[in-house]
Amino acid sequence: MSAERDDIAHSGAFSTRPAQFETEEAEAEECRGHAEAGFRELAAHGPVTGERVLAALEAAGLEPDDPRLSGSWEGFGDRAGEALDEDAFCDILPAHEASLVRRALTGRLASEDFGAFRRRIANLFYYSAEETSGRIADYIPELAKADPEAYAMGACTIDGQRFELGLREADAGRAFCVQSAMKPVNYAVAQELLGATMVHRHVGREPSGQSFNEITLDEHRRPHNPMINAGAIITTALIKPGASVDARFDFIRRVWRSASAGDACGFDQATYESELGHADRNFALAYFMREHGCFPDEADLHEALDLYFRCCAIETDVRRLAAVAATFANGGVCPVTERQVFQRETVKNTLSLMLSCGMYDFSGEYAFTVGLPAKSGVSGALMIVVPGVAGFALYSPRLGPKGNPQRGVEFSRRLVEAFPWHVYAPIVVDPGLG
Ligand SMILES: NC(=O)CC[C@H](N)C(=O)O
Repeated sequence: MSAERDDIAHSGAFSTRPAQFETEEAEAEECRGHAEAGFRELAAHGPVTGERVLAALEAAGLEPDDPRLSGSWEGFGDRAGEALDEDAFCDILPAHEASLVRRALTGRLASEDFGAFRRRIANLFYYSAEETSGRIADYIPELAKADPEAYAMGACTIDGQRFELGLREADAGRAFCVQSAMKPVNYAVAQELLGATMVHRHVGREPSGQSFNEITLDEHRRPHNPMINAGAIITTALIKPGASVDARFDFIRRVWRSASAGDACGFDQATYESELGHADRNFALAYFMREHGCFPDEADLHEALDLYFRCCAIETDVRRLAAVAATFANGGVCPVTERQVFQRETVKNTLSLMLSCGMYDFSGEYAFTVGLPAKSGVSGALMIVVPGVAGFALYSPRLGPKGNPQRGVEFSRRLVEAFPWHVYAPIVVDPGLG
């Protein structure tokens, strides 16, 4: 910088930043602009009433309990039957909600035509319901009680447009435990607490090519990756090892809650106890790992296992699990609450390992045919992440030979046939929501 320009920059004569009131005014103007544009879009198709505004928001996939739009739902709800002119519309619409409302009303959310998106997804869902092969997991006796016919799907875009489907009336809201779908979350939590470098001193990032509960370690005597039992027991051991199991579990559940758009997750006590009573393999795995010095110094084997079983028994439904998947899809920010749950770097690492290792020893096949990061659980849970686009959650308890839900896998295949979301699809077709 020349001496003269340096002088000017430091003299205060030319402020480079606008004063606070100027910023506020510019922001207010921008919000007003959003509101006017939203109003005009609606007015072009008939008289604007509060009811029409809310119907249009809902048609765009935004829901009445969406915390980003609480003022709009209340304000327009109160004036449901009233014809509104532009000024009335702009007065009702809170300034901080104007940008989202404009995008919803003008078809500029992640899914531009949400109705069409919904129909296409529903089509895939019902076709994949025809897949009826597979068996329910029974090595944890409580899981064997699941209804084999149950089938549900939840979707949430990175703009928080949501919907759920159930094969039968009760399916969409059915509660189930996450089982191995906890693994990406605990891996992410461990990274947030310790950083990826430290975490990977204790766990590798290579697919094992073997079943999810195989007793095996890599050449550095670490579990192969955090997406199989051995690796997940270690990432769990890394989470606040000095604290009580209760406190650690509360902490992890709070993370689930944040990623589930603020909806608390339950706990399936019966499955937890059932697993605890039939956990020889996981105990064998843990002792084997302790023998090889895999646990961090401060960790207690029994506490780590107890916490691991508790996390597997976290209870959710497709709506909440889709929000978790969408949080990953959205770089760690929950789309509905706009809260940063995970750092971007954490998400990048987690998705990388979901892509290469998320489906146990079916991961290579899934990466080849579906090409999306995903994580299954023996309960029948499946979380699919479409980075930068949306998250999907499936529940279907019948599992294939490698322990992955059959219908969920079938849905995944159809999903990337219908939408160009395979990681390498852009090589072949134009990307976009279609
Ligand atoms: N694949 C899974 O979902 C395994 C989780 C189960 N709780 C176990 O440890 O065996």
